[in-house]
Amino acid sequence: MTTELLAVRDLTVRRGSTVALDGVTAELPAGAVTALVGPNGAGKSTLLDVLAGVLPPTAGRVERRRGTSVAYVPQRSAVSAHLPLTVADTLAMGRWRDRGPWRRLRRSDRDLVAACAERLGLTPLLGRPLSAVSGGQRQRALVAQGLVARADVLLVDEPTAGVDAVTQEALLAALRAEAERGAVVLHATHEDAAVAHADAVLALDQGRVVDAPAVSPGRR
Ligand SMILES: Nc1ncnc2c1ncn2[C@@H]1O[C@H](COP(=O)(O)OP(=O)(O)OP(=O)(O)O)[C@@H](O)[C@H]1O
Repeated sequence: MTTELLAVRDLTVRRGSTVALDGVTAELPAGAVTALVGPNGAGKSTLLDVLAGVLPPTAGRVERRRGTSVAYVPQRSAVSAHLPLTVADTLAMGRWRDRGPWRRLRRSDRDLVAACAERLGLTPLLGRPLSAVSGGQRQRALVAQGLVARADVLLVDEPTAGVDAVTQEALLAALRAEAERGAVVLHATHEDAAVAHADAVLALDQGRVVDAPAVSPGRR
């Protein structure tokens, strides 16, 4: 069963002199992966920022059920490569919302971190500093942190950009699994394979909702 857990109504966001979102209304179903598509500057990251609560709307509103938890994996470029953290620390931070920051993790948390690391092929890298892994590996660690959060809503901004085919498959499978446990998954992407993999498409252009472009299923 899909239920509307998250919706935006008439959302408008001004960023400086730019209208980044212009009257966006959309419903995002639970239990499904929605691909968020559109050209550079269409407003995808802005919509994710507003849904994550890190950017206030200029007008309109976000509707979500009371107590809805949100995990946000921003674009790779938005995260410093030089944080003094290991890959394991990065994943463990996904438990902070539930456990509080810097607390010792419970056995169940450690098991979840290990399972999410395994799912994205990060197990051999867990002890490495985040600054000493490749860009694609760092991206995987950040997505794994989002999985570890086990939030009601998972927002991911272009996690498959510039990653190899095996990693892309693993990331898409992980998003699918999140939807299958009932989460709202919103995946901003420019990749046809990711769009073909999604259950629904939300297309933006110049800050407005437009008809989704056609993508042939399975095209890579
Ligand atoms: N911090 C900012 N200050 C001012 N304008 C901004 C800021 N961030 C984004 N914008 C503008 O808001 C609009 C939407 O940008 P946004 O980053 O949401 O697009 P996007 O669809 O995520 O693009 P991309 O595919 O390049 O990631 C663009 O016109 C952009 O120039």
